[in-house]
This record gives sequence, structure tokens and C-alpha cells, in this order.
Amino acid sequence: MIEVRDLRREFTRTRKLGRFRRERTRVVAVDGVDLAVAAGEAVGYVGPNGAGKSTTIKVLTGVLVPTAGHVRVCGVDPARQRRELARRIGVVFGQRSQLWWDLPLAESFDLLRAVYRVPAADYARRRAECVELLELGPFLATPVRQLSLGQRMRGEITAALLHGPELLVLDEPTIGLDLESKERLREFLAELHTSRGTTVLLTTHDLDDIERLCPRLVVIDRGRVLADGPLDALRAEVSPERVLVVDLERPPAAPLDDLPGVVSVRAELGGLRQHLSFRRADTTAAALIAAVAGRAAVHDLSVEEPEIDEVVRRLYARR
Ligand SMILES: Nc1ncnc2c1ncn2[C@@H]1O[C@H](COP(=O)(O)OP(=O)(O)OP(=O)(O)O)[C@@H](O)[C@H]1O
Repeated sequence: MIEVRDLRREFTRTRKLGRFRRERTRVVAVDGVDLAVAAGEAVGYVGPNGAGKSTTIKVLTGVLVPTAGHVRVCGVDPARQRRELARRIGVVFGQRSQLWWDLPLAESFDLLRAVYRVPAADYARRRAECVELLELGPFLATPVRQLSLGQRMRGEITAALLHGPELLVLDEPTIGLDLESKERLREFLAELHTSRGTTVLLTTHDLDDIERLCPRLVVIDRGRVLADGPLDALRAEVSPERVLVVDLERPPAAPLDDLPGVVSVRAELGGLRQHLSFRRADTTAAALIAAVAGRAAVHDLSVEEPEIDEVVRRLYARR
């Protein structure tokens, strides 16, 4: 669905030095990115400010021409076949609108239908589905400029889906939304991906979006891919140890640090709570729980994993 090899995109920045003198500097925004996304995948594309995410998205959607590299999206060259691509993909930029500000939301949808020449029955079905799931009914007649950010974003997502795209590209779709709106949007996108099989590529600074929607994470920094893989695999890579926290009925008769696979133990509450660090490679949580239960009566337990923010922080720290 997306095929990118050795993508580079440079910009020239001009700075005035005097009345007639200008200094030109070259900025390499994307510096040799490889990315392959198969149909039906949901991929999170993350990185710190200025990492090159938006530039990549703009190249993939045909807004920017690459300086070098091979780019194919839905089998077409985005820069050369932008119209063809527009029929195959849906794009949502959190910071930019594809709706007509002075028109009621419903009229924007009708215009987009005309632009994309969507057959009437398909349009009616997709529109009705989005209106229902995104609860757009109450403000279909409201001019876009009077909508709240959350309402408008739901409108933007609908606008991007009316022509039935195979691929949905979202650049910061939850930026500025309150928690409830974010959650509603994530729920809708997760449903879209699982039930319709729409391929999703998402950039975001809110890693909860990724946790919820994207089993696969691509981390970029300074225009280069730092890591690419399933979230769980990246978690295991940056953090080979996990922690089993057990609450016991009574403090153990002997320390638990000799259990197979345990690297270190920290006790709390007079020994009633034990934090057992163990290496993923050496044992499983299930085996360790069984071993603990053989030594003491277990009241409650949980396994602690680093949060996704921590995983990404550690990936950046490795660069
Ligand atoms: N039109 C442009 N002219 C000059 N430099 C640009 C232009 N667009 C982007 N850049 C530079 O390219 C680099 C990558 O920018 P880009 O917007 O792709 O990053 P990003 O990862 O999307 O960042 P953010 O998370 O802040 O949106 C930055 O150094 C930026 O200043």
C-alpha cells in the first residue's frame, strides 16, 4: 500500500543578512527513510518536533515532490499522479481543513461528493454511517466555522472517508481535542480499521492514539528511522526486564530472590508486597507466578510494563 525507499526531502532556508545579502542554508528534513506498509495495517509514525513526519506525509500524499528516492502509494507515484491518488486515499491534517468554512457541514459533504464523483448510493451509505458513529446529526446544518474543534474533526474524518479510500492518512488528528473527543475519535478509527480493513497511517504526539490504534510503530528522528516494529517488540527491545508485583497474604518465610529468572526483588509493606524484576528472555510471568504461589499465599498480582511514552523516550535516548 505504501512503498518508500531511501526517501530524501531537502528545503532551502533563506535568511536576510543585509539589504542585498542573503544566506541560504540547506535543511534535510527527510534523510533516507524506508517504509513499507501493507494493506490492512495500522501504523503510527512518531518522532519529536522537526523530525520530518509532516514532510514524509506531504510527500506520501503528493503535496511535496521528493528530492530523491522511490515512493509509491496505492501503486501510484504521488507527485506525478496526484489526482489518481486523491481518489484512492483519504487525508486528514489536524491543523488544516478540507471543509468550506462558510457552508453548513452537510453542504461540504455534498460538494466533496461532486468533486470525487462518488456514486449516490455509496455516498449515502458512507455518509449515514459516519453521521451515526460520529454523532454528527445535530450539527449537519451548522456552518463549519461555528463548529467546535472536536465537532469539526469528526466532520474532517467523514470528509476524508466519503469516497471510500483504501488508505487513510492522519496527521495529528487528535491535536487540541479534549479527552472525550479524543476517545470518541479513536474508537471510530479503531472500528474503521478492524471492520472495514482500511489501512491507516497516523502521526501524533499523543502516544495514547498509537497504543489504541496502531500495533506497529515507526519512530523517526532527524529525518531517519530509529525503530520500526510491533509496539510489544520495541517494548521488549528497550526494556528486557518486566516487573511482577505480588501482594501476599503473609510476608514470605524466606526472600524470593532465588526464584528462577528473578533478577532483583524489592519488598514493601513489611514484605506483603513484593516487586520481582525478571528478564523476558529467562522466564515468563506465568512461570514466575506459579513459583511464587508455591512459596506463599498470593492475594493479588500485576505485571508492570513500561508505558509507551517511556518506550519511545528510551528509543530516542539510544540515538
Ligand atoms: N517549507 C519548509 N521550508 C524550510 N524548512 C522546512 C519546511 N518544512 C519543514 N522544514 C524543516 O524540515 C524539518 C522537518 O519538519 P517537519 O514539519 O517534517 O517535522 P515534524 O516531524 O512534522 O515536526 P512537528 O512534530 O513539529 O510537526 C524541520 O527542521 C523543519 O524546520
